[in-house]
Amino acid sequence: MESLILLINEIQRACTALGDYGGGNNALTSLWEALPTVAVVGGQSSGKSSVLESIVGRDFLPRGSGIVTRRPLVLQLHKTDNGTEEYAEFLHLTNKKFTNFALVRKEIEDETDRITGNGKNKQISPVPIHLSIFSPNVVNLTLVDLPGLTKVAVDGQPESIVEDIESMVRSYVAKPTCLILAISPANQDIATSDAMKLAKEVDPTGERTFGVLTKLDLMDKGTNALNVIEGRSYRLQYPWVGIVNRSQEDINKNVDMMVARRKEREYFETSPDYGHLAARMGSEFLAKLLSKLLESVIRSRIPSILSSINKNIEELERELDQLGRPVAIDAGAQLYTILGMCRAFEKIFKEHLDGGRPGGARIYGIFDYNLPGAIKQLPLDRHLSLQSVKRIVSESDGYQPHLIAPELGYRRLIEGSLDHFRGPAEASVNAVHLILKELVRKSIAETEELKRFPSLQIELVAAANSSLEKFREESMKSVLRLVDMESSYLTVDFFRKLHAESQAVSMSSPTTTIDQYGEGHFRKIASNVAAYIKMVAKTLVNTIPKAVVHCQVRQAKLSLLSYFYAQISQSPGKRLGQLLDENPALMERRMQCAKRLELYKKAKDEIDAAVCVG
Ligand SMILES: Nc1nc2c(ncn2[C@@H]2O[C@H](COP(=O)(O)OP(=O)(O)OP(=O)(O)O)[C@@H](O)[C@H]2O)c(=O)[nH]1
Repeated sequence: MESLILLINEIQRACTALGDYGGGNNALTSLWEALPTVAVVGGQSSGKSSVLESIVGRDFLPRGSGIVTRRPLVLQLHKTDNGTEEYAEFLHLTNKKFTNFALVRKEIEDETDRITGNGKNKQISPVPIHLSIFSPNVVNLTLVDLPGLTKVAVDGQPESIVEDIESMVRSYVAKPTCLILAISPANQDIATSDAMKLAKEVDPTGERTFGVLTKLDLMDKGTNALNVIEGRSYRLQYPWVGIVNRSQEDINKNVDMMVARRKEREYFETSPDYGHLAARMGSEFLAKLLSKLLESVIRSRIPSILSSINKNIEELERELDQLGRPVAIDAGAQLYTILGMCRAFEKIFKEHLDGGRPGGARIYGIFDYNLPGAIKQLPLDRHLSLQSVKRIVSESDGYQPHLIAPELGYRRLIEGSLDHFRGPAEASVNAVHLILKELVRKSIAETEELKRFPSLQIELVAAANSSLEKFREESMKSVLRLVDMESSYLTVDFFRKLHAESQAVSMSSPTTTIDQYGEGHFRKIASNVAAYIKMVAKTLVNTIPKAVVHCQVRQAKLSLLSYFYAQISQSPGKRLGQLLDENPALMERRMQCAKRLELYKKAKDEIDAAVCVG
């Protein structure tokens, strides 16, 4: 049975080492919360420290005015064989044995100040100090000493300290696994006891509250506390325990704790008021009672502790799976990890283009709708207006008007018209570039594996965008070249056919004479050029998309990350590590989950083993 208290002690220590000390201090579920404890609660000067020291049989707690206890003190008592030396150990100072208890007091004070500050503005902190005492004079028991409940802040402490203390104490006593050791002084009206007030709130049926009445010796002559001790004033499931601690005078005179224990025993044995209750009064009885009860509470709680542990193990394993396993340290494995993620990203990117995911259709929209629409809206009518045609043709003729057909005029009119096609060609390239960039961004966001690595995400976006930029330049050159090619060499057949047709017309109606320099002549030129441009437009509407797809879309599918791959395979390990530099919050979370998981697994094994033995 005893091993159960020691086991819970072990788990408690492990919890604190991992930052799990309840009170919602951590987003992770708390094992600490599930562990049964005994919390010592009382108003200031109620005699809390004295009771604890009496239970331990040693002088070791800090004394002074104001709020002395400012961090919870988890006091784990381990009974050792008679004749062995007493010593104390702190969790924060492992491997240091304290045999001088005055130094224990000093260390509690120093360790308290380490976290709460030692200036005027002393704060409180929920981070517990763990102290283990090994002694033949103790029973196996774990108690948590908490700051004394107070009504007013003193010594320049912030006003909020009153509430802070209460909420810290409440966070301990509110949990159903906590036994409440409620200390009240007998020389005050029990109705005004801070400890009982809080205990009543969190444990209204009194099933886990131990009423302890101190300072029985300080009651006015002729009065006694039998009404309380016999449960008439305040009914609890467990009988009240009366205590007589050392008085201030005894403390000043350094009265030995063992002597004080003996004097307390004598007090009850010889007391006319409490003599009949002597067997269940005093600090030694209290310690034994608590030890027995704590053991039985722990035993009854084991199934629920185990089920809470199992539930938490499952939750933590699930979360760790989601967070992903830690990154490898050696460069080869890191490179492998990076390449794996790149491939996952490229796969998603291709799916966007090829139709597995949305996005690719928008590119077809550019070719099918935007490009023909833009070409249709080109201001060719203006360029080929009668006035403009006349002007361009006569400018091309120079001082010698053309004789049969304005060859140069035609060329200039065609070149000028084709020049307008550069705009829609460029716009198609740019629009597809933007869609590709957007798809890169989307694909990065959709690559689950990359979520953990913000630096790698940034690098991949930059590498992909710089490739896309190069593809855009190539594509731009190609589409403009297509337009230029149409200007460089005109389709001879088109004009020969036109000429042949007009000859046929004039032969069939010889009366029709075309006025060589009249308006009809220029209208004819305009309509010939317009017809030619219409034919070329039909070609370009088909060839521009071919160039764009060839230079941008196809290249993006083939070699979006080629340059990145070449670079990364030559990168030193340090750079790979930087790329796999995870989000720090995520790393921290994973570390916490992993540690917590380890704690739970160990606790489970130990409890299983203890239950088997028990
Ligand atoms: N005569 C007598 N004095 C007691 C008894 N219990 C405590 N005292 C005295 O009451 C004073 C306060 O006792 P502490 O044990 O320091 O009380 P505390 O609740 O720990 O006080 P804080 O830590 O200041 O909140 C000390 O001077 C003790 O000597 C008792 O049963 N009888």
